[in-house]
Amino acid sequence: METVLKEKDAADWVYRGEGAANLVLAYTGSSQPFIGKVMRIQKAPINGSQRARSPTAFSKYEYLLWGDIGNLVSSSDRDTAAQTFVQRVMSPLLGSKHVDAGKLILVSKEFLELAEKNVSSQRPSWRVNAGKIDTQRDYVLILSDHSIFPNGSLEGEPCISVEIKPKCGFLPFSRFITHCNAVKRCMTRFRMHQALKLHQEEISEFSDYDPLDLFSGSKDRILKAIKDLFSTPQNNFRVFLNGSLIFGALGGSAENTDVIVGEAFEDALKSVILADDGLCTSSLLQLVTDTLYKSGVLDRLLEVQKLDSLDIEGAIHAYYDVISEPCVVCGQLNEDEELHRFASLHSLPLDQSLKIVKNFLIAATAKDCSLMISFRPREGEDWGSSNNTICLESTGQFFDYKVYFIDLDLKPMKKMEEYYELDKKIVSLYRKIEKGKVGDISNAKFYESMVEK
Ligand SMILES: O=P(O)(O)O[C@@H]1[C@@H](OP(=O)(O)O)[C@H](OP(=O)(O)O)[C@H](O)[C@H](OP(=O)(O)O)[C@H]1OP(=O)(O)O
Ligand SMILES: Nc1ncnc2c1ncn2[C@@H]1O[C@H](COP(=O)(O)OP(=O)(O)OP(=O)(O)O)[C@@H](O)[C@H]1O
Ligand SMILES: [Zn+2]
Repeated sequence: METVLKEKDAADWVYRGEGAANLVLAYTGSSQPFIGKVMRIQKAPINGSQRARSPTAFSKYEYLLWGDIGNLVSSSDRDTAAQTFVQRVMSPLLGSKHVDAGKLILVSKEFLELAEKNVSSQRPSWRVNAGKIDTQRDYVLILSDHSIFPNGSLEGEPCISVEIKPKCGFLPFSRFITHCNAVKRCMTRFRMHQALKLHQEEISEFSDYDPLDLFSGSKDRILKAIKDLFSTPQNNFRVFLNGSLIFGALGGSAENTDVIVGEAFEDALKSVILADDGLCTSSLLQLVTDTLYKSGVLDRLLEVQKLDSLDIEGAIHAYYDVISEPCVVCGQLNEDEELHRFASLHSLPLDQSLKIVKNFLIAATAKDCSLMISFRPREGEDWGSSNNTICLESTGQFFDYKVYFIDLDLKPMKKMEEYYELDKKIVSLYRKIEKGKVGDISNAKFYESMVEK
């Protein structure tokens, strides 16, 4: 008989974290199938919050788009479709070794209501105001808890787990980027978006992190990126020890790392990293770098991100053809030269327009997912030849490691219009800053870092 989680089960699930779309709870009970698992629950936006509710069914155009992928569109609900998308699309692209599509299980409304109540005090208040657990859903997703090792960690075997949200790791190369947006070819979306986030007071300081370092393929630059993520973690970097957060912010954005936070983190690492006093943090950052380099996951992720080869400035035209509506973007153009450029996109056969939109959406998922890199120290034997073992050279310590992608959600096709608008907003603010026309962004660090890059 199919398991259904009921009200009485809610007490076993504790808050682990959340993003814009989902709330994640970790299991603390003793029921065998759930040990070592987390539960990912869809949220519903609260009235007045900007975020649109993720649709529960596919639009007819999404049927067109994903129709050729197994039972993706025949799935009766979006939860099943989302899981199928991870299994059939993202996992083959990123490597099944690094992806857990999870298992859907039934839950009662009472379970969801009580779970919501139990965790509400631990959620960041702005997330509470923006959304709550969607208690209308019948299913939740059960996933392996990537912040611990399977079968639980044995006594004395801690697990340290680092979560990174890398964002887009390349500069767009599309010929459809308009002349006035040429800055996109030399400045990353992440760094330009920082300016908008600061302007909108979503962050209080600019990040030091540059995704181009992380995705550079050079060990030195990957290490630089990891160090920058450590100094300015925002929502891009977190660390867990045995499933408990020891660095960064749960469910939101963390402030820059100060001495007190740095010292507390160094102390917390002492139980796992056997480095000299004061060197545990730098050893961990090196270990993360070496593991990312060795695993090759960043190269694979970058390839998938690059499926967005036309940029939103090209893909948006294909989108309007797919939905059989007049192109709003071309409708606003008055220069013949530009209209002519996009005419080539509008004359493509439908299957090619579909392919463009599909690849764009797959890339969007790859630009928004996160990585969890987990380590468990190995005592005794030299396991250096094993595929999933890595040696921290500075200490001679060996670790088992695993690397998983999380949050590989299918993006709704309707979001194409939002992507186009947000892109315009990000670039136009950045251009104004360049011209010195935005007075409230006076963060000297920003100008310095922009000039340096
Ligand atoms: O547009 P972006 O780059 O800001 O990405 C959004 C993320 O913002 P970020 O800049 O990473 O803080 C955003 O993350 P936060 O809510 O800011 O933590 C979501 O991941 C959002 O995806 P979805 O709406 O949940 O499907 C993300 O939306 P998508 O663009 O991936 O659809
Ligand atoms: N399988 C997992 N194991 C351990 N922790 C997890 C797992 N999945 C998610 N988490 C934790 O829960 C948090 C929220 O999960 P997730 O990123 O899937 O939410 P989301 O709402 O889809 O995010 P976004 O805002 O990017 O759309 C993550 O940042 C991570 O800390
Ligand atoms: Zn057009």
